[in-house]
Amino acid sequence: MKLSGKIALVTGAAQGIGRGIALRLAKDGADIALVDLNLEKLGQVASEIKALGRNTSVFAADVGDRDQVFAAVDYAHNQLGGLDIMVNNAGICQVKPLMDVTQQDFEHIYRINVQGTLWGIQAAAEKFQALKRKGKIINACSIAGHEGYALLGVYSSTKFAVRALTQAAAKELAVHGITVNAYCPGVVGTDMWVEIDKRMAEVTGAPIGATYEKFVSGILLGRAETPEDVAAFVAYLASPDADYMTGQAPLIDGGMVFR
Ligand SMILES: NC(=O)C1=CN([C@@H]2O[C@H](COP(=O)(O)OP(=O)(O)OC[C@H]3O[C@@H](n4cnc5c(N)ncnc54)[C@H](O)[C@@H]3O)[C@@H](O)[C@H]2O)C=CC1
Ligand SMILES: CC(=O)C(C)=O
Repeated sequence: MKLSGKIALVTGAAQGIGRGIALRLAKDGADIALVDLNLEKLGQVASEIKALGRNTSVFAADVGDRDQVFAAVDYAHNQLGGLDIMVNNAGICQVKPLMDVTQQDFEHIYRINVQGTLWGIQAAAEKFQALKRKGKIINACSIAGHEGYALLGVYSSTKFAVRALTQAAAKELAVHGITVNAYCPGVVGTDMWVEIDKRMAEVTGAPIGATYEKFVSGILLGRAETPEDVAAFVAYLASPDADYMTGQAPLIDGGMVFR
């Protein structure tokens, strides 16, 4: 198995894409530290990972809080015996016309999506250096990190920021043998998209389901993405096959955005 002997931490692992990534990395042989705000759901994912025969730990943390992210990384190290892979997956979305965005809206989403990614990069890089390991950092970006979407403008800007952090961190950390990449999914059928569709309906007056259908109709491969589709690509980024790749944020979107 490609990740045998490796230890991975996944944030936002209680559901959706994060859960899919945690299970896939465990299937590929890694032990998994699970981090999320939702401790109850993390416990369920931990049971699924144990059933795969892998070690796991759970830690409740808010990724927007720097101290909590550093504590989560220390906990993973203490419980599982090291750290090799950090997946900064936790994130939130926001559907609002730009003209209506408040300072509170802006600060809330930047705190989680941008600061949360930066604290994850810092905490993981510090741990990798302390352990003298050539670790891999993998960040959640989006098609919205390559194209600004109407009514998702501030969310899109956070994902452009994640792409910039990914490139800059790759340049600063290469000297330590640490790689930093991101994954850019398209429309993944998780709770996040249920909420996006509902909010789009409220804002535009479109029927429930119409926004989701419109986005999915623009996918060349003709279907929405699954967490497993995303996880397969993250498993590649986490594996030795991606040792010569850094600073990249490839689209894994079924053919939606072309750059
Ligand atoms: N669903 C989609 O279509 C796409 C999602 N993404 C990105 O993928 C990532 C995961 O998205 P989904 O699984 O769809 O979302 P989701 O909403 O289904 O799950 C997000 C998870 O993150 C956790 N979380 C939220 N805020 C947190 C915080 N402050 N600290 C710790 N955990 C927190 C939640 O409790 C939840 O378990 C996000 O970064 C999102 O922006 C990117 C492109 C498309
Ligand atoms: C949630 C997300 O990133 C999009 C654009 O679907």
